[in-house]
Amino acid sequence: MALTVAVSQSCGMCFGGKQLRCAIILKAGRGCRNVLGTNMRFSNLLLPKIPKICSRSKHKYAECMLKLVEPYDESSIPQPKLLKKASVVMGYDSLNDLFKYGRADKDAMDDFDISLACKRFPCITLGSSPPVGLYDETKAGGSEMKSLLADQSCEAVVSNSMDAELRVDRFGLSEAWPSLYPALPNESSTSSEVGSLPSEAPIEPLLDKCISCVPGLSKRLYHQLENCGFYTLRKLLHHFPRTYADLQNAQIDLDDGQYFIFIGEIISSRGMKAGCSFSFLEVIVGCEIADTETTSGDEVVNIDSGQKKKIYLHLKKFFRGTRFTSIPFLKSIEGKHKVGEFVCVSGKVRAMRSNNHYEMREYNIDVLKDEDDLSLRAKGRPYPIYPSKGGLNASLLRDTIARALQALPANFDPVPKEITQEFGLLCLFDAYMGIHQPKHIDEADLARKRLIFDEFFYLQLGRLYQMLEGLGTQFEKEGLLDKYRKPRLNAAYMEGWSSLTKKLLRALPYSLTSSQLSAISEIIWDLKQPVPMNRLLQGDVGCGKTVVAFLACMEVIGSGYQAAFMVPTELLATQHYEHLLKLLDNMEEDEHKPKIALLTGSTPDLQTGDITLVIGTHSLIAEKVEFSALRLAIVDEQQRFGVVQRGRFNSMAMVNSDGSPKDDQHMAPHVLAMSATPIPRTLALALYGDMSLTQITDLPPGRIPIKTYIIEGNEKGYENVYKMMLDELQSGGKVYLVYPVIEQSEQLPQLRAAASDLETISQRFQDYSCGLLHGKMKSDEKDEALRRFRSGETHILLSTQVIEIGVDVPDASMMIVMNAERFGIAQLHQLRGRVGRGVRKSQCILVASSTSSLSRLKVLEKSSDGFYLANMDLLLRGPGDLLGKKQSGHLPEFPVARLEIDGNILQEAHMAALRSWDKSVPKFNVGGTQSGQDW
Ligand SMILES: Nc1ncnc2c1ncn2[C@@H]1O[C@H](COP(=O)(O)OP(=O)(O)OP(=O)(O)O)[C@@H](O)[C@H]1O
Repeated sequence: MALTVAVSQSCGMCFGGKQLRCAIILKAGRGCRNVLGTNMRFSNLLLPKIPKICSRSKHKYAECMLKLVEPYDESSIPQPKLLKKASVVMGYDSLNDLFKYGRADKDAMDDFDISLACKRFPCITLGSSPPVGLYDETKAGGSEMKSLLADQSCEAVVSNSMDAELRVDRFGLSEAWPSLYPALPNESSTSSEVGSLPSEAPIEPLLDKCISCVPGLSKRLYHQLENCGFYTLRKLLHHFPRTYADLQNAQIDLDDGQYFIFIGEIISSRGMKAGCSFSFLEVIVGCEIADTETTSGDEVVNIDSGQKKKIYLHLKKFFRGTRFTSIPFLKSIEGKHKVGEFVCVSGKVRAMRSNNHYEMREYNIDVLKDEDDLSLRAKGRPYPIYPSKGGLNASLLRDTIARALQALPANFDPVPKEITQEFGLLCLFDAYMGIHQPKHIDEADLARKRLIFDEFFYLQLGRLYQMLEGLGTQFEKEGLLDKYRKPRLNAAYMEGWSSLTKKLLRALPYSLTSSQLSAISEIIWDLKQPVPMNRLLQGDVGCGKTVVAFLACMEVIGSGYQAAFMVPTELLATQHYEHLLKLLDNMEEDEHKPKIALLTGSTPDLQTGDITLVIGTHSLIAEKVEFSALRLAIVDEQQRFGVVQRGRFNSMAMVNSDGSPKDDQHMAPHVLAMSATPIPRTLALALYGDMSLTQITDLPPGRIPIKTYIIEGNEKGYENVYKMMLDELQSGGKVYLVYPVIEQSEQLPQLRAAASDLETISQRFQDYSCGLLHGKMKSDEKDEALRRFRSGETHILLSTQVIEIGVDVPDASMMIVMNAERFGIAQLHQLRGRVGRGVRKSQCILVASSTSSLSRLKVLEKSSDGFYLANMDLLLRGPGDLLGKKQSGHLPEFPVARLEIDGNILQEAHMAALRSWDKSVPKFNVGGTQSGQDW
């Protein structure tokens, strides 16, 4: 019944959301079947309707689709075009993506997660509002979106998330660079007629037009392209060449399948009908090349002086479809190539039967204007090699892209000219031409730079929007923008610190290093501002970040506020809690000593304001935790939490428990994120482009460098390791043994396992007691195992990588990592940082399973600089491996850019994005690694 309604209405004029939903239910239940028993495919009826409905109702129905298909598990879900298209309408690459990220979105993210949006497409998105503008594919045909943008210009961009008075116009954006907010095309220009690309610039949304706007596209090819995911012009133009063939000048032997470049004259051009629905174009080009038969092989061929021979190139292009057999069509294609014109042809040759005749089916052809042009072209131009996609072969894609390029207007660049000029960027038109049809390899490089710049620029711009949106009041927003306008190194020196902070400082059993001092001065300066701080505190492992964070907490507590300290594991929460208790014990007697709490299973009452500092894991951001006056949130090991959780603190402070917004006086808390994994600057910028950076660059004095050994894990190797271990234990040291897994498994018998090794090690070192620590243990068991190791009750701790982050046992002096090749370089550096934290000389032994893995580990033997090692890891293994699976999930995907090599473009894009807030923003120095810079 529902089906009948859906189908009959879909054929009529009114096809509403309700019907669509019925249809989807049916579709999801039945799969892609011929439901009417006719040849008409149900999904074909629906396909054109979905984008319209979805764009009209801002994805509401697309979201419904997600709900409707939820009951089906991934394997049983039918994969009809309909659902595929729906997922694309929602901004996912495929149905699988929709399930993977769509569900994650729903489950984990009440707040907007920029990384997911960026994964779909670079865009500017504000909070939970639909993505706006620059790279939103869903705009194709979306008339409502059009009017939203066109009528309200950039105001609409921020209206739903920012105070009315602080609309974008106040940022001077629209005034400064109107092209960032281009007019959208007229209604008529959204029609999907073949070849309806308007020549006058309807600017940016042009790229988000349906693929059907590419001139001369047959219906069949249109559907093929759509099925392969090329829904919009942008998708097509972003199908970049895999590489460029090095075209050889055709003055030598022509081998089949080689890429060559020729200069010649068009001899004939014929459009021919070859069947009732099949035609082809054949252009014959005559060229002169050196005759190798008359020159000896060793001779350098000089075309001007040597013997020449004439060859004939048959350039062929095929067309399928009755409309391509019409005489007007054939005449029009053959008329594009004029007999007598000098051309430069490049592509792959195949010898034909007759001598000196060669066929080319994959080619580029350019008309040469004069002699200069002729000699220039003859030097060879890069020939783009495309990857095929979903059954569409490379040459078909090349042709379609070439057609789309021909129809592009030259002036559709949304990035302001000031920016392109300042950063030496090509305009967008030249960039697309340059990447697809470069005249020279340098041009392709420049084009790539521009396209990479765009990826980064929109990401950074999005992050800035997001940051402003995260702020509660207009005052904060103004303050933040002001900070960007007048960047300077700011620090609050000790005289300005609260008395509580100074007391804790005096209670420390050591003096702060100069780096620690400048870090805390900078942080305290920021804490005094009426604008929420958003700062990343970075430093190598063991450099003393925790104490800097404690001092920052004291500063807000001293002013009558609360602080929260969020860490990734309970183990670390307990450790920090005990550490701080000890420091507070050392503090001068004071009736105002801060009351601190450890948030474990039960929630302490934070509403009374009695407890001023709470330390806990992510349970701190649970709904039920309510603070009375939260002013500072410390997020330790922040990349393990990600943007969403970091953002939770902001939203917590801005709404009351009943969900109503707090008044303007209520400032969002300052956020100080700490990272112990030294992240290369580029990566940090991509991940946390919205944060200021403070780096601790030195280690506490008296640290003795850790001696690192790389040993092969054969019988002899292990004997050596055990001997070194015994020596260490006998001299009073404590040893960590780190394993890649908890239990031995049949699948990976070569891996040593912590629990399985406990007995062996206990037997071997009978005079010393052993402990076990791994992630599957209960948290009180873990605490106990660590406590016993710290107190010296156990001398050897067999552990998995749970100890990698933050565990601080200053007198632990030896670390042995089994199957060390299973860990990344940065991870091993972190692990190694668990020793050498006190005054005792420490050693780290990395046991590799095979000779082949030794060389990769050698870098750790040579360097103990975390930033250097992280850079190496980034170069060798890419950002995903450096950050680990979970963390790299927060990293946006860049189709052309590679973070490990394109760092400078990212920094430029960041500067450009900052500059775009205010034309008068002075130059930012984002290149240095000095601490305290807003980047
Ligand atoms: N200025 C200092 N002088 C001497 N010891 C210090 C100093 N600052 C910190 N420490 C000590 O150094 C050790 C490591 O400090 P902390 O745990 O704060 O480092 P971290 O940077 O947080 O390390 P990780 O990256 O491993 O989490 C601790 O035992 C701490 O007490």
